[in-house]
Amino acid sequence: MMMNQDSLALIKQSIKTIPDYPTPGIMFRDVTSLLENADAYKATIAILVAHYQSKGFTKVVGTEARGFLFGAPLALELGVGFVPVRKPGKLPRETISQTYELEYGKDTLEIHTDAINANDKVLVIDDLLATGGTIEATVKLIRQLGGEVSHAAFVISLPEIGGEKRLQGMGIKVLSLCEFDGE
Ligand SMILES: O=P(O)(O)OC[C@H]1O[C@H](OP(=O)(O)OP(=O)(O)O)[C@H](O)[C@@H]1O
Ligand SMILES: Nc1ncnc2[nH]cnc12
Repeated sequence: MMMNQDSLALIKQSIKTIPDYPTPGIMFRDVTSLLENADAYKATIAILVAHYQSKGFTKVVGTEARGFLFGAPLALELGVGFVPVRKPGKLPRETISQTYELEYGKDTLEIHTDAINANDKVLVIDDLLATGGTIEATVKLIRQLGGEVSHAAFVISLPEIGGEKRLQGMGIKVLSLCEFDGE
């Protein structure tokens, strides 16, 4: 088993940066290059499992689309159910919605109303934390259904954008496996 520091270095190194994608000035941190590297992907899930196992979580919630890639294997390893939060019109049963601000304009996320209940202790996961808008909306959906949520995990955090402070302000403890600044 690799040491944690080696794993964290492997994870960070496996993430490619694409300048000026999708728009000029954005440094895009591409998690697909991590997924292509079996050792890095395995190390990512192993670190998350070690951190969150035996903490009493009853569900893992992941946000469309890239949150599914980490949330589903983590839920399997923790032995709990996985609940997807999706973009509008994708979930077939009764849902509730939450609209949130993007850098330009608004977007909406939905969750099945029967997927979370008042006995659930929920771990939220996504690939990347930028403004925190996606996860703020996700946390509101879970809390609206009576679920307890106080932890969110990310593979990548962009601390300059301020999402961590925003989530901390909602009572969420944040774990991120690697950080990137503007370079
Ligand atoms: O912290 P925030 O400012 O909310 O940004 C982070 C979110 O943005 C990206 O998803 P995107 O909305 O591009 O959707 P996708 O995963 O379906 O590509 C990323 O995967 C996070 O979910
Ligand atoms: N810089 C970035 N790289 C990848 N995904 C993002 N989502 C928001 N900002 C991003």
